[in-house]
Amino acid sequence: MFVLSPTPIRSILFSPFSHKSPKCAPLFTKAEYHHYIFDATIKHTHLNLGPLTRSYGSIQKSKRILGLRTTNTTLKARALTIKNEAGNTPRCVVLDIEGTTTPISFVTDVLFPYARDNVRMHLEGTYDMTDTKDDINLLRSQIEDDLQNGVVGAVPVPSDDAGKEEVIAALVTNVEEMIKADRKITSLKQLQGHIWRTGFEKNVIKGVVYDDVVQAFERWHASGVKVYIYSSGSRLAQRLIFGYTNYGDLRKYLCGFFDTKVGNKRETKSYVEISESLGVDKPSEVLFVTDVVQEAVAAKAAGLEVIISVRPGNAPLPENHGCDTVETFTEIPF
Ligand SMILES: CSCCC(=O)C(=O)COP(=O)(O)O
Repeated sequence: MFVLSPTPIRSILFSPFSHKSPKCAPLFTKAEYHHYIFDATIKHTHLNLGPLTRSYGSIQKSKRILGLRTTNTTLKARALTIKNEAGNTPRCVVLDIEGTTTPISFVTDVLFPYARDNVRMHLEGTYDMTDTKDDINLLRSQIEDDLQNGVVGAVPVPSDDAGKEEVIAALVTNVEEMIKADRKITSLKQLQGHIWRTGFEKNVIKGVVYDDVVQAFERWHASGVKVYIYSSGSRLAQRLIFGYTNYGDLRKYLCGFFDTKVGNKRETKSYVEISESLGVDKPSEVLFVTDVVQEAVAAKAAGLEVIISVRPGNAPLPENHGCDTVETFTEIPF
């Protein structure tokens, strides 16, 4: 069983430090800037999380980190008991995106507004294309369900006979409501992926990935740990966000992508399906990292190892969630 060596994090966090906004990070919110400083401080002081040890230890987590409240728990760096030929580490890591590899603010302040602002133009410009026809069919069937279930904001979409303009107007109204409600449904996510593709390919959008994630990708790549993504965003959107990042094309580090076609991220059977797809002997050979407690619980119930990602801007965690947490991937002990 492996643990992180206790490290004097508190003394580093509260050391005097000259705060100067990084000029090259225009998409960063204040919270992300604090996170940037936090990472930089750690690097600056050559923080060494220490070797993997076979003893047990704990990290006393600070209650306030640079003004951001975190859960005041003692993180028992719990064992990852998976064994493989390389040692007692997971063979596979599956990562959520929003709030885990990427700031939530990038999704809510950049991606979602881009989709909302461009949905009409996208539908008008691509109406007769196969991808868009598929998207519209999926949306139609979702909207029919929504209307039957009384979902607020759903409006009927007329048949094609009503003409392109009317169909698009109704679709736009529905899609705007879906985005506002942050619905994690395949029909919306598929369409969003197609809209974002233009933005990424034209260099209007760049995927934001935390630097500690890139370091972990390199580490895992070197040690033979396979990395996968499981996000509500479509597989196309996932490839775009990691293909066009602030660190270049990171897809070389990724072995595969799972989206909502595997199932809802809050359902245990989705994680059973994923671990079976990965070809591991036991689900516990897979580590899943997410910021969403319900996803962590579902994955745990499927037998996966789980860590909750605590990033600036993430929703607060409930007390007694019972999972290990990390603030950066540097803390993941392999
Ligand atoms: C693939 S990037 C877009 C992310 C997205 O659309 C989303 O809803 C975030 O979902 P996640 O499951 O990564 O939290």
